[in-house]
Amino acid sequence: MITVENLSKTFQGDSGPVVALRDVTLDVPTGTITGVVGPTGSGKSTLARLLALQERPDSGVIRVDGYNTSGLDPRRLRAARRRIGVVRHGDLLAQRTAAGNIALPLEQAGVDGPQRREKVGRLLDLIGMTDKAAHYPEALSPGQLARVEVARALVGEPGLLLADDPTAGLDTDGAAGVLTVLDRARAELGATVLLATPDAGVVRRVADDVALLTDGQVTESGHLLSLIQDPTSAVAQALLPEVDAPKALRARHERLAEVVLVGFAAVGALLPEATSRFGTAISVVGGGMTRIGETPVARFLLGLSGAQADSALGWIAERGGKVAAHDAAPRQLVACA
Ligand SMILES: Nc1ncnc2c1ncn2[C@@H]1O[C@H](COP(=O)(O)OP(=O)(O)OP(=O)(O)O)[C@@H](O)[C@H]1O
Repeated sequence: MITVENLSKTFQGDSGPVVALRDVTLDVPTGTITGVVGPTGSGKSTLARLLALQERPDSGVIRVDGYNTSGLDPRRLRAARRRIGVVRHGDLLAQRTAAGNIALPLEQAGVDGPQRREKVGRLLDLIGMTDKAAHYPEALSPGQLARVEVARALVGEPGLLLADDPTAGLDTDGAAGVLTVLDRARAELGATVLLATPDAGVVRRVADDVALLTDGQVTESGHLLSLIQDPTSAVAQALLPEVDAPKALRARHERLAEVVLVGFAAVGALLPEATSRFGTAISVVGGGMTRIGETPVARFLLGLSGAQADSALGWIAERGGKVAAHDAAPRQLVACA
């Protein structure tokens, strides 16, 4: 487990101090992918650099498996850095093949030839590029280059892999390929991954845990599937489909409610069953469906009419649907199973 406690960092900008991180506290559980998501300038790269132990915070502590990294002497600091793999962009050596680039950190560490071949072979397999081992960077697509960069960061078997915006500049297929590699690194190598990205879709696709970063502050963090189940959570607002609907459409219904449904059974069956059970007309006025990893998740704005509307909502909530009232008045959670 990596824990970040009350981390702060300020830079001297051209027009005065710039606070990049303020009092950031965060857990990165072992063997998970933790997605740090936030807009440009929110502090993601600064957090990644501090976690890589490349820079020191102004205050706060980073602990790796309980170990406080701030008090390390230079020798221990170097050793701790070696346990961290950083995915670096755009600096593969043009004169080395894909395999040669992945092998470089091992050569620098004095690992012998047979061991190098074995480790590099395993990583080429992990990134799905065994057939491209002898290709030079100029012959690889941007997505393939990005996968080689991840493999190079993994070759020293780091306890923590840091990937700062690993899908930047990639097309859909290229991005999907890199995310698959990160997911396999977690699942097959047991790597702990911290993934910083401005893209909510990236987090939805691979993250187990999430931290929302805004203006250098973590506004919410924790297990992704748990957080999105509260329709009022900042994570649900940021990662699930918007529930906006035209006023005229809203006005057609006696009652409006926001609901989050998680899993195949809930998404597919709860609303039709509630409709028939309670004789309540339930229509989807806004929102939509998405996936968190492989799990389908719906966030709908429901319009309900009929005397039994409240009973129908209560019934949906009893079956695990997360329901929040949604009207002109401040939002109030009516039921949360
Ligand atoms: N070395 C530096 N010197 C001065 N200011 C810096 C430095 N590094 C970061 N900053 C500032 O700190 C703030 C956070 O930057 P950071 O790069 O961490 O954000 P980010 O979320 O990674 O953004 P992006 O998605 O654009 O990479 C920004 O205002 C940035 O300009």
